[in-house]
Amino acid sequence: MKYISTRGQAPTLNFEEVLLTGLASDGGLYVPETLPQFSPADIAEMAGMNYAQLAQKIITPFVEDCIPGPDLQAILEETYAEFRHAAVAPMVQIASNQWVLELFHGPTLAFKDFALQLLGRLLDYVLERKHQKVVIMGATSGDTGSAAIEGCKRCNNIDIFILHPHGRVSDVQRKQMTTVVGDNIHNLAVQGNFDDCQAMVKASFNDRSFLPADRSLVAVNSINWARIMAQIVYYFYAAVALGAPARKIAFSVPTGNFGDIFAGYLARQMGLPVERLIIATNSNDVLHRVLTTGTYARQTLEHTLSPSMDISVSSNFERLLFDLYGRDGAAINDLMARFADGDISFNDQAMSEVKELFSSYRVDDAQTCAQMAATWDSCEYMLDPHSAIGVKAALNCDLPASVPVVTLATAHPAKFPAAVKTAGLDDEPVLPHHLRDLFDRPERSEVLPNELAAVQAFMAENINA
Ligand SMILES: Cc1ncc(COP(=O)(O)O)c(C=O)c1O
Ligand SMILES: N[C@@H](CCOP(=O)(O)O)C(=O)O
Repeated sequence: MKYISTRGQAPTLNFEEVLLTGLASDGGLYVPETLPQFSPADIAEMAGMNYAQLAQKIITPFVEDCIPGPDLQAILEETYAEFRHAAVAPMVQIASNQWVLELFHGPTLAFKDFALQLLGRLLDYVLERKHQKVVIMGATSGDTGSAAIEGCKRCNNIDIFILHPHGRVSDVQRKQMTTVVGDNIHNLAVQGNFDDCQAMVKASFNDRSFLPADRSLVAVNSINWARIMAQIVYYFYAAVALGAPARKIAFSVPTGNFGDIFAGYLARQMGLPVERLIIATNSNDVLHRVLTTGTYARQTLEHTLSPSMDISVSSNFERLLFDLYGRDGAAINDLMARFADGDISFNDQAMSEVKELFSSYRVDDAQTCAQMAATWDSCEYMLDPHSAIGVKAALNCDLPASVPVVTLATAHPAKFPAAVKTAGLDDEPVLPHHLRDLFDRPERSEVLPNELAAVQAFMAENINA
């Protein structure tokens, strides 16, 4: 499998090379040159597979020229054995035709574990063989950070630097990052917002001169293709459990950086019968406004009860645009250059294609709390605020009665106890056993100004020899 950049000018890479990078050298994002296709018969065969087996089936075509089948199998089995539920991604029915896909049974209680437990092991595998050391840089609004640290902490060949917006993540999210000890693990609390952190990561890919000459820079955010690849699997897993390929399924996805829902789009392009993908946003609703106005306009970030989705520059939307503009790298280059200077509008053809598959809905904090309370009252099911946004959007979407709607439950409610309290639920969420002493563990992090030079200087000083 070859990977090409959305901006058309960077070199074509293989899987191993794409794993060991982030942004392409032309500023674009890597995507597969072609997508593997699964026929209805192939999908029917997936019915009896456990999660790791299904992951092998879906992921093999993307990696097979770099990772031999038996090695991939061992990595996948080990990855998904880390999850605290035998089904790995169990589903719960919360209303007639409404399902919740629980993606929070991994070590850090968010959907990020599905990709980052795998990415950490893939990096370890590749770097050991190449005798290479790398620097990882990531931006987090709360969940990617802890999942990346947890996924990569066993790798000897990395230094990892995670930037989070100071004071803007929940206490549990912060503790999950800052209590993991290791002299190669660095948490930087940046006095800015998530967009600032993400912009610093992207700028560092564009100018890597602050790094020692023998280190390359690797991304753990969803700009890294391997993140998206791993997330495609659970769309197949859920759809097959609910009757695919005989039945079409809709998915509602709490959205920020557009990585998770883009994985759903790819699943559809690979043959999964997806009726609709619902973009569920909080009040940081850039993507909802794209669908309703055809214009992609930055907004001032609001601090919400769903902090992980407090994002206004949605990285992976570029990957969708690449398809919508006929995979024309020059057109994307031009669009993105204009976006750097201000708002951009999309052509009618692109917008009508988007609307054929995607719906969108914006859910503010009051509606989020109301949905958490309503779901609790109707079936004593506790949603975290991000998942509640997905459920609210799912309930709002007008779909044929024959189509089951699956909301991706992207985080465990115990990561957001303050939101659960604000929503007025009778019970308090309880952290799973392995995190019960989280608040007794010592923390280590560095508060830094919202300045690229300060962040890069800190990194340069702290990379292990
Ligand atoms: C709990 C949670 N839900 C939803 C999202 C949005 O996912 P994406 O950025 O892939 O759209 C995030 C973070 O990205 C998250 O941490
Ligand atoms: N919500 C994320 C933000 C980063 O998104 P990513 O999927 O690109 O890593 C977080 O919780 O950190």
